[in-house]
Amino acid sequence: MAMGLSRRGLLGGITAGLAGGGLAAGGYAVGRSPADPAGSAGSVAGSAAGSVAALYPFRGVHQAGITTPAQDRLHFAAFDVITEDRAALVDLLRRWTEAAERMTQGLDAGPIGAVGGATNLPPDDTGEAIGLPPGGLTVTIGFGPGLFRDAEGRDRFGLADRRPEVLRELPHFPGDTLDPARSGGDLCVQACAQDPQVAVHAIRNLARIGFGTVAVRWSQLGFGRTSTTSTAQETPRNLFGFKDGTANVKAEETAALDEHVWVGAGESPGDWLAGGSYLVARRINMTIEVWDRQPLGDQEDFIGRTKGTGAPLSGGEEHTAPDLDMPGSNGTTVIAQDAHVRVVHPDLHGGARMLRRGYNFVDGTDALGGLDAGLFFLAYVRDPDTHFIPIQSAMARHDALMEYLKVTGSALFAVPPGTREDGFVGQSLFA
Ligand SMILES: C=CC1=C(C)c2cc3[nH]c(cc4nc(cc5[nH]c(cc1n2)c(C)c5CCC(=O)O)C(CCC(=O)O)=C4C)c(C)c3C=C
Ligand SMILES: [Fe+2]
Repeated sequence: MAMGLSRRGLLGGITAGLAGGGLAAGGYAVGRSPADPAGSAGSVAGSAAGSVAALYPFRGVHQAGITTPAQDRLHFAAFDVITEDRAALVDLLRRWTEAAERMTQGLDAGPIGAVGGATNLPPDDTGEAIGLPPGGLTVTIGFGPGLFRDAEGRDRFGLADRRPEVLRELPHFPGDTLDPARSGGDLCVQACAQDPQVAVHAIRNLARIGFGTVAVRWSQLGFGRTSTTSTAQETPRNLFGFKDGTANVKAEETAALDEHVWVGAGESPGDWLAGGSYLVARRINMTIEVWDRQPLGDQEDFIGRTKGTGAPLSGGEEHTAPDLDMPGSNGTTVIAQDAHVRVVHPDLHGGARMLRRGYNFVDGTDALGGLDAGLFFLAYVRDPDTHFIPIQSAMARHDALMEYLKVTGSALFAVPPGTREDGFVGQSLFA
């Protein structure tokens, strides 16, 4: 159902489900909070900073949450499908679509709501987002290789012949110390919002809806986006203190998105993935305490950019292209041979770029008292074989940063295109 028609009556015929009001003049449900300005205007206009909007439509040509200006908070979850019933899987995707669409518009996950139903039944929303505005929530859903053939090689859902060849487990890279409990998954949901409670609410409700069909395999919270996905956004910093996202593919670069991010026609069986993308997720621990003891000059050499402005060491300002050949002292180059920005630079990888959308994480402290912290690296690419694996391989072998990194989680998902009115996410896969 189009959210433009999201009258409370049409969505469920009840008015009691949303605490905090939610009905604007004219009777449209616009959010859990009456103070939601974008909701009441029915707009998707950007915030004062010109970046993250108050709300985003769930449906469109591409799924939201890819080129959407990166929100500040993330809750990412990977799920195992625990049924072998194809109809149950399709039904789940339909119910996830409905609930995700509602939540992105600031509504409760279900039409009855957190407090609107019978007291002898569980509510169809968990309630922790009552009174909160939509927070720019996006919900992006992906399919892992196990959906097409499981670890035992079984084709549980009759999808094996629909698997694109490049959708397989990522290879082991040097430096990977993967925890299987933080890797893989048949389905994934990336929930991004300005408010962590809104993102967590989205994942929690989708997991609740999936009870008996899916089980959460692992999940990751993130804060402080480490990328810009729009030229309107300031470049944020990662936990090494460096600007991260400067040379990212941006939403405004439509030709680059077609070339590097969106899967094209003829690139997946039956074209079910055309207009979608591949999502690489890597949980990268950063040995913060060791890094913090490195001299500033060394830190800048490892990255190849200055820590202050983010300008390349070859000169200019943040958005100046790095001169990888500029000679330095002693027959070397100004940007070191093992500097991160050189090793991953498109010039060394056939021009391949990626749309990075990662987040910082701190998951408390480890057994030695160090921070269990790092970068939850998320990147959307048109083809992982050409746009991620060779770049990650080069990084693992030659990048000075690797001394300070440990990859503890890894997964690859195919992210289907956007959802049509009245359709459900991933529908083209089941056609
Ligand atoms: C395999 C892909 C990449 C991984 C993994 C990765 C990890 C990683 N990166 C930083 C910090 C920075 N990365 C920067 C640029 C950059 N990184 C990648 C790829 C991976 N990074 C690319 C393709 C680029 C862009 C290169 C270019 O086109 O010039 C930067 C510089 C600023 C920027 O452009 O974003 C920083 C800083 C960390 C700390 C990290 C692992 C924890
Ligand atoms: Fe990087």
